[in-house]
Amino acid sequence: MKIVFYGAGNMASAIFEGIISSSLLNSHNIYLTNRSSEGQLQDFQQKLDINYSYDDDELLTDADYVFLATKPYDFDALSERIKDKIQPGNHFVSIMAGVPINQIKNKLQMQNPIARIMPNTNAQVQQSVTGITFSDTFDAGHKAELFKILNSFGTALEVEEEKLHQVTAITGSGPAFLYYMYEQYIKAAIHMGLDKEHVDAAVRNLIIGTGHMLEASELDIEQLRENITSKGGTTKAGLDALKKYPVEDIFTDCLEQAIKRSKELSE
Ligand SMILES: NC(=O)C1=CN([C@@H]2O[C@H](COP(=O)(O)OP(=O)(O)OC[C@H]3O[C@@H](n4cnc5c(N)ncnc54)[C@H](OP(=O)(O)O)[C@@H]3O)[C@@H](O)[C@H]2O)C=CC1
Ligand SMILES: O=C(O)[C@@H]1CCC=N1
Repeated sequence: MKIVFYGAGNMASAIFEGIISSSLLNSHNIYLTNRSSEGQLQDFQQKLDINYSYDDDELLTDADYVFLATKPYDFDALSERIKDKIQPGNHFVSIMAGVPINQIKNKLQMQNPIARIMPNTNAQVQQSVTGITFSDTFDAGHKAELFKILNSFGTALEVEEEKLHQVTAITGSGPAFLYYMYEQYIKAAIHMGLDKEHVDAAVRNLIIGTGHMLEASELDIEQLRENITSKGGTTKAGLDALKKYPVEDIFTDCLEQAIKRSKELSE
């Protein structure tokens, strides 16, 4: 199998590093290209023993899956670059937020199968939660094969194309929203008199341990929280302070704004 990545930035590299770590494919099956940052491609070649090229004929010939991994606003330039070189066997996999299948088809001027996926950067540690939707030209055999690839860097769920806006906000951008919360928690913790290195290390381990608990426990999140909350204790005092703020409203606004932006990108 041959997989090509047009774009080797933050999200694409999380995906190909995740695929390689999973041992699903040999790194020689994967080809990278980008606009002009050759130094980055050389670094990946050295680190991962992966191929790279700027020759689109070489890249697209015999390519089974072609990942479109540029920013949405760079897709016009990418389309111009490859539209005359597309091969009948190329199956396209777009990771671009907001760009609809129809637009991809029109810009590339082709009828090849297209899947849109919405992964997240946890792909790098094989923990992406990925939403996927297919054009009706994508056959069952290739769908199953692509699911295998997606499952090598996390879990994948098929959704209607229109629902990808919600997936983009909730799990695509989701890691950034959680990181931002952790940043605020660390800032607040530093004000409590411990030194920064200690707080950084302790909170990192707190987050990792809490994630492992979510993975290992059969209890729901609410019950896990209640198990920590003693009557008249410290946790209750802290939670009572937290509940004075409209935390759910804050996240509702955050997700609504991200969904709105995803919809704007699709217009
Ligand atoms: N970051 C994330 O967490 C997520 C991102 N996405 C989507 O992934 C896409 C990429 O985002 P991200 O990885 O963060 O972006 P980056 O800026 O990190 O990477 C963009 C890549 O696109 C390349 N590129 C730009 N123009 C071209 C071109 N004409 N031909 C080939 N390659 C080109 C750039 O090359 P060069 O360096 O040479 O300019 C770079 O390698 C976006 O569309 C985003 O919506 C989806 C889910 C999560
Ligand atoms: O910020 C963005 O637009 C992309 C899509 C999801 C995560 N990053």
